[in-house]
Amino acid sequence: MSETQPDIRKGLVGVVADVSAVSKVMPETNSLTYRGYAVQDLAEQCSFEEVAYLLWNGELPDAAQLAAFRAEEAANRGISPALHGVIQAFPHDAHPMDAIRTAVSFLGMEDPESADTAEPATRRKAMRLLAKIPTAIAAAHRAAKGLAPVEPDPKLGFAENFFHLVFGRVPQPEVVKAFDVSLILYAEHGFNASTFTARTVTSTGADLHGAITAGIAALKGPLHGGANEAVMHMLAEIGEPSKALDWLEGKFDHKALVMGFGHRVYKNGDSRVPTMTKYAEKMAEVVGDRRWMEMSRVLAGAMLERKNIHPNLDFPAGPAYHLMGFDIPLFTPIFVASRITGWAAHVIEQAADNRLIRPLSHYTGAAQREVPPIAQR
Ligand SMILES: CC(=O)SCCNC(=O)CCNC(=O)[C@H](O)C(C)(C)COP(=O)(O)OP(=O)(O)OC[C@H]1O[C@@H](n2cnc3c(N)ncnc32)[C@H](O)[C@@H]1OP(=O)(O)O
Ligand SMILES: O=C([O-])CC(=O)C(=O)O
Repeated sequence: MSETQPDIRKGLVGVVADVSAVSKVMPETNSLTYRGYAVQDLAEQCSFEEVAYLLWNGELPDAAQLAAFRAEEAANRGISPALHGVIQAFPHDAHPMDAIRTAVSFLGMEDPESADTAEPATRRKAMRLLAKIPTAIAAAHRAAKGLAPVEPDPKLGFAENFFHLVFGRVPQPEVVKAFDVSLILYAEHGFNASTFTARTVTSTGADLHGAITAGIAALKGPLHGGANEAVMHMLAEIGEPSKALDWLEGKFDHKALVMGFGHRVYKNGDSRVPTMTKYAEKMAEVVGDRRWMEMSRVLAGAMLERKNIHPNLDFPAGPAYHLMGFDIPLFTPIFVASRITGWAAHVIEQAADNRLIRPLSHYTGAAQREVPPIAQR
């Protein structure tokens, strides 16, 4: 007798897996709040450090709390000679996402509180990861280019220091602001695949570095964070705005995915896209290169008209990072440098009210049978 198929939600579409007080994604209004504050207000009025504090503590910091948070982050940026040595040994063609995944795993082995899963230790480890991830990303990037690492500068803010680490210089304030806005917009987004991965690892009682290493692995995929790199490869392949429509027709003919479009939760527009697009446009003005944003405008218009599919955050973030001067393989690692804040907030929340995450599967394989002797197989 055949079993009746249970109600399977492939991809867990529409499944509410737990409660969370970190952020609220509201597809009915295309909006998003972190701890109750609209993400576009945070992006315009706050720094990334204030938002990191908010995500981890539930409230925005006052001036003294912010100064203490900034000082602690700045003081923890250095990475050990041992990690520098490991980074030097990475294959030079390794993807920077693999490099930062491995570096975070190594940081876990070095961390003095590595195995301590109590909340105070997890908070201290999260701060150390926030501070060290940019240093490791930039060191790996520079090593792959045959360049010596740049020492972090504790006098610089988080966003400024990131440019300093990658390029050895800090650009003009408009560029730093656009980058800071992108970090705020990327910081947190509910039970997305990488955050859910981090929560699943946490639910087994494993430590923060394990959860974040797994989160980075999940973020790399082109259906998730890896899309910001794929967007820029796509724009580079198209080459110029006049070729965008023909290129898109070719994709429609093959029913191919167009990167940077669509979203599991938002079906009428991603809450973060208007703000990121505004700052990507500013970057185009600063650099004096309108080509990428013009191409983006053509693609977005045609995708909406022909497929009724809206862009997601990765769509404007890709060209914005290119215009800021970053090489394409750094785009998803930048997402890591930001999302460590959301991931850690969720790890703390999961651990505080934990139950092992363990769904069921409906078996569709061979019926039960005897093991034949090896000569009869
Ligand atoms: C920060 C982030 O992680 S944002 C997401 C970044 N990812 C991307 O940009 C990759 C491209 N987009 C996609 O692959 C998808 O839209 C996802 C993975 C983000 C969401 O997937 P799902 O929620 O499973 O969307 P779903 O597959 O149900 O899409 C509905 C329909 O729209 C189509 N569609 C969705 N996105 C796209 C796209 N980018 N290009 C072309 N068609 C698309 C699907 O093929 C499907 O068509 P069908 O009904 O004819 O089968
Ligand atoms: O929510 C999602 O599924 C993906 C996303 O936009 C994010 O993680 O920022």
